Amino acid sequence: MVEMKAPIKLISRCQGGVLLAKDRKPNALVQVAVIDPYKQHLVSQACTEIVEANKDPLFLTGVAFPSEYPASPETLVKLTVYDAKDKNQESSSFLGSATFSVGDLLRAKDEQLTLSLRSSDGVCAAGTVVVSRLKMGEMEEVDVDHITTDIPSQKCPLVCESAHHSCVDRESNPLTGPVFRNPVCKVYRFQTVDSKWMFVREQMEECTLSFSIPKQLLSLYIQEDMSRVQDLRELGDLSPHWDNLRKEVMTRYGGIISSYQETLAELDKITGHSFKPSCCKAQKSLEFIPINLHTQRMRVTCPKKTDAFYDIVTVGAPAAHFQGFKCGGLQRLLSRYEAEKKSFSTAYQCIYYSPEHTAKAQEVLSTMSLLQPLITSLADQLLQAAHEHSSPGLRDALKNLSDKTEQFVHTLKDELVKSALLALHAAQPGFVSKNQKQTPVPGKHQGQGGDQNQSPVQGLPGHSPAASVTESTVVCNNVEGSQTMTGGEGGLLQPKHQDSIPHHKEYDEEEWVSVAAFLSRTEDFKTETGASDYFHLTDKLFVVTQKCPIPFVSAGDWREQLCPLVTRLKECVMEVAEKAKRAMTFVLLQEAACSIPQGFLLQQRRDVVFSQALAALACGFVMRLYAGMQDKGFLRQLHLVGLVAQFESLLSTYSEEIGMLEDMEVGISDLQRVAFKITEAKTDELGDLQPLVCGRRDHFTVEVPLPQLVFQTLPEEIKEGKPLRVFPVLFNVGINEQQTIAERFGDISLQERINQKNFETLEAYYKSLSEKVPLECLPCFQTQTDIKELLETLGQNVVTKKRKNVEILWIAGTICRRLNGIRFTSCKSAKDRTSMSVTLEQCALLRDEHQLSKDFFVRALDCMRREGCRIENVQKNIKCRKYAFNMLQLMAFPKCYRPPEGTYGKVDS
Ligand SMILES: O=P(O)(O)O[C@H]1[C@H](O)[C@@H](O)[C@H](O)[C@H](O)[C@@H]1OP(=O)(O)O
Repeated sequence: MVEMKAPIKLISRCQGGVLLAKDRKPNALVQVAVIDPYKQHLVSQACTEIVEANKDPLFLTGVAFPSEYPASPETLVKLTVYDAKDKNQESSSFLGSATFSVGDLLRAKDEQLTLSLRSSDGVCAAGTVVVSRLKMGEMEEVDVDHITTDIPSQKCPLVCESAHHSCVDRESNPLTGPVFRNPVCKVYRFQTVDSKWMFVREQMEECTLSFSIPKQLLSLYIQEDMSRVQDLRELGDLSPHWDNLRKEVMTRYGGIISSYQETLAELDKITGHSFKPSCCKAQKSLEFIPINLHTQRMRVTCPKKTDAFYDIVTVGAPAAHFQGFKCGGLQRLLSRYEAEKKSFSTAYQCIYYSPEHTAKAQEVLSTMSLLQPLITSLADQLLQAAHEHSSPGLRDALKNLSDKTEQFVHTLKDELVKSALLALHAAQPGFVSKNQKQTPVPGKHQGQGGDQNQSPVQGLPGHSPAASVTESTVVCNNVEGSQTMTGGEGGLLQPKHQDSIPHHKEYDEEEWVSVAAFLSRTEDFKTETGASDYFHLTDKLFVVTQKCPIPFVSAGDWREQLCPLVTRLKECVMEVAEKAKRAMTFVLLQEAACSIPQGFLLQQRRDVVFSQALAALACGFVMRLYAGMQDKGFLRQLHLVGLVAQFESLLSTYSEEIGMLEDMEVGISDLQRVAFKITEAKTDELGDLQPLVCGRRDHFTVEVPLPQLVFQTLPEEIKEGKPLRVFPVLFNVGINEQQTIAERFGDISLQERINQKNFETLEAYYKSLSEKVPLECLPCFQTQTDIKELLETLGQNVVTKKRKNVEILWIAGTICRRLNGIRFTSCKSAKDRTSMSVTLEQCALLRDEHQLSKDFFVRALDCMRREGCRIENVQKNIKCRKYAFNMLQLMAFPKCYRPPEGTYGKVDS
């Protein structure tokens, strides 16, 4: 291998011009081919942009040699100069070529090689090419004159980046290793306003999280649904009506579980891929995988300035392409479903539970499953401390125990638990309401074993007679707009009717009494029966421990006295937890039962969309974290407040893309349920540095392991595993011809609503950030506009009626960068419109932050679009180097989103 001591670049320039055509100046372009010296075959090929009608062309686009190229001193590089007939490179005529080896260059005096261009017969000189080595990041102050003075007519530098460059970069920063793959690098040189040169390097990479996050999520979904099924089984005997519904719900869960297992098995078969190309977006087995997820970093080296870099994640809009968009996307489907659920709940004799209530039920379930074993183990610790006759041990264990039991009681006291207990009681076999007992309905059976074919519910066939009994039973609940409980005589709770659920109008005192008996245990600390013992016990234990060690003479006595109390405590906690768990499971059963099949389909859609969104978020978070590891201010912001994750979307609010945007809106908003945690990796092996997901649908945590040495440098709060929050925000502005139709004849309210709502979130984030973190923690930018001012302008823009107001996207992007946030850009497949946007953003950054000359702005933009990483992205996706736009579409685009001629057109599929 070539021994290259530092990151290097090769610069070549044509000398003597490339003027073969007598009557016209050539449209020159240089193709660079890397040739394997042994097998004599082409390893890779890249191109500069075309410089039109110029005898002394100045090329801005460089050629990077990605790290996987085997560079050795014998590696050959062939430069071929063409004259392009038009902007379409396919019709180019050969002008001349030159070949050199990497070794030649390494040995070259002044780190430069001068080569003659030869014509096709290999003889005639057709000009000269100069190849130079150049280090990126250690640039001398060189001005344009200096570069061109010695040979005025030779202004066609070709910047190449050695294969080693990306390797060295990678090696000097091992953190980019574990999740980013297959880098594509491009380099350019552009002029600054003061006629200096800046070097720009783009690096685009795939991310292994594209697959690993969805696979982990699928396993967690399966696990969660399996435990739901188990909980349903453990509900015990139910009346035939509820039993049938339970069976149906369990069957649905079974369907989801086996479908997810199949998908997981399919994904397990895939190896070596780190991204899903756009053409696979609707493939069933890949529906959980984000579309075309890539990271892109633009690194800028300017004279006398330290390097700067700008990161972005590009991904197709998280959306359920396999399920399609005929009926819209999640946001619309979910709100329609909530409305329908209310009427279904009446038909199925369920209580209507709002999404907040089902979320609450899930929260109670997870709190119970956490606290119950915790209390048990604290109780054991208490016994152990007693056994060891340790007063401090006793006090500590008891303090923890009383804290946890307090939390436990607090959770149990939720109105939802009370109402659900009543409902569950009423759904048990043999339950007869007071009213039914008083006025038996002729022909209707009670309890189990009734006539299974006779439906008691009007218009609802197949429901058991037992259901008719529950119909007249009041299920006390505290769901908004339904019924609530108030305190009554004798310590029992009394219901207060609000009459908004017509089928739960009556109140059956007897049933309530039996359930309330249970509830009263949690209510009344002084009663000496049942679960109240539990509280009494903790009281007692507390008193005992406060007095310790006075009442105890020996260690044996301590343990002996505590043992029965502790045993009863554990039993009570277990009993109460079991009941609460069953009650919450019954809430979820009702919710699931009255939403068959829609609720299940929607859950699957939401799982798919969330999986794509989470993979993108995790990729962006890891990239941002790696980049900010040495930035104390950033780390402080990270643990004190969290990070903004700003998604820019270019979808139109017309036709199918409405559905995509509706999916995306929910997917991005669901990311609020995610937290990150930094952990210390066991070893620095790649496998130990892979992020891990844990949790369940209501809350997921992504653990990001860092190498031990790096981990040690982090602030204590982060090392202690403090959950790190993200604040997802989405801004959408459609730019294509479909958006023109939407604006003229359709409806853009979806976009307006999203932008307004997310603006508020962004504003709230900034407010809390400025309250908690000194704003000096934020990065410095040349553009001094105050963030507050930027927010104001954004606020005005989101309410202003202006067509294709892309300024919303620009300002939101700027604010995100100023806030140290994570930038994402999306369209349907993150290939065409996204490429236009990313390149535009990069050039705007060069202009605003690095004094890119005005005259070079469009050229820089065209270079990036023509030969940069984004055209490689298109190539990777569809095996064709053309953006999928036609003329009509382009006419509809805002001007700065139009790619250069020759780079777009019909794509053969
Ligand atoms: O990357 P996109 O901009 O979503 O690609 C679009 C393109 O904008 C549009 O002109 C073209 O007709 C296709 O719909 C592209 O989407 P694909 O998902 O088919 O790549």
